[in-house]
Amino acid sequence: MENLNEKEILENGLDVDTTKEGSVKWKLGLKKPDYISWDEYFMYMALLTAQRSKDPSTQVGAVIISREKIIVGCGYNGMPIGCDDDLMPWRRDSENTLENKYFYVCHAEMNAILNTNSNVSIRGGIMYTTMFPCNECAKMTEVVYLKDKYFDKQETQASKKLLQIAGINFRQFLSNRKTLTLSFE
Ligand SMILES: Nc1ccn([C@H]2C[C@H](O)[C@@H](COP(=O)(O)O)O2)c(=O)n1
Ligand SMILES: [Zn+2]
Repeated sequence: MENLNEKEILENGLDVDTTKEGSVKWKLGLKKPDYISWDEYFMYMALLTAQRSKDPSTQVGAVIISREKIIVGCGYNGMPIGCDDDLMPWRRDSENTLENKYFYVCHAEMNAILNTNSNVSIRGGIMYTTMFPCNECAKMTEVVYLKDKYFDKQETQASKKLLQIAGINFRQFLSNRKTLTLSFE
């Protein structure tokens, strides 16, 4: 490798060092090669948004983009506006269902839809979500999901049926990149 010149390195696909400093491509004035894809960008945004959730067991994030790839709404699973997070139940297994979160919590995907500006149409857009959306939340947009944790639940099955009948695509997010490190330092 040391004896190869820059042209040979590029021709042989050997430009393995993708840092700005080390990359032959960078030195030759070509674009930075290791940028994240649109899918990765929006799914990372969904994962970041999920970090705002107060749910102790499951944090979900969703990002809706327009046809032009403009983010038009973001949301995470949480209690409705006006309900103090500290006063609401976060349990999942009480025998008294009123003491569980499920009747109260608003899904990430629904929050993302509610957070869109009313002038903006999400029709024809894409919803990136860290979990497959339920039947209440799968509306009008293509779905790209990270996990299908509740694939066996009727809500998920109904959701897939709805999307299929409406001819709306859904697909699982795939990437070779496993992590992205961000730092304030
Ligand atoms: N597609 C989904 C599915 C679930 N959620 C929310 C609702 C709850 O806060 C939580 C699920 O709780 P678990 O039963 O896993 O303890 O996730 C959502 O926002 N979107
Ligand atoms: Zn939902």
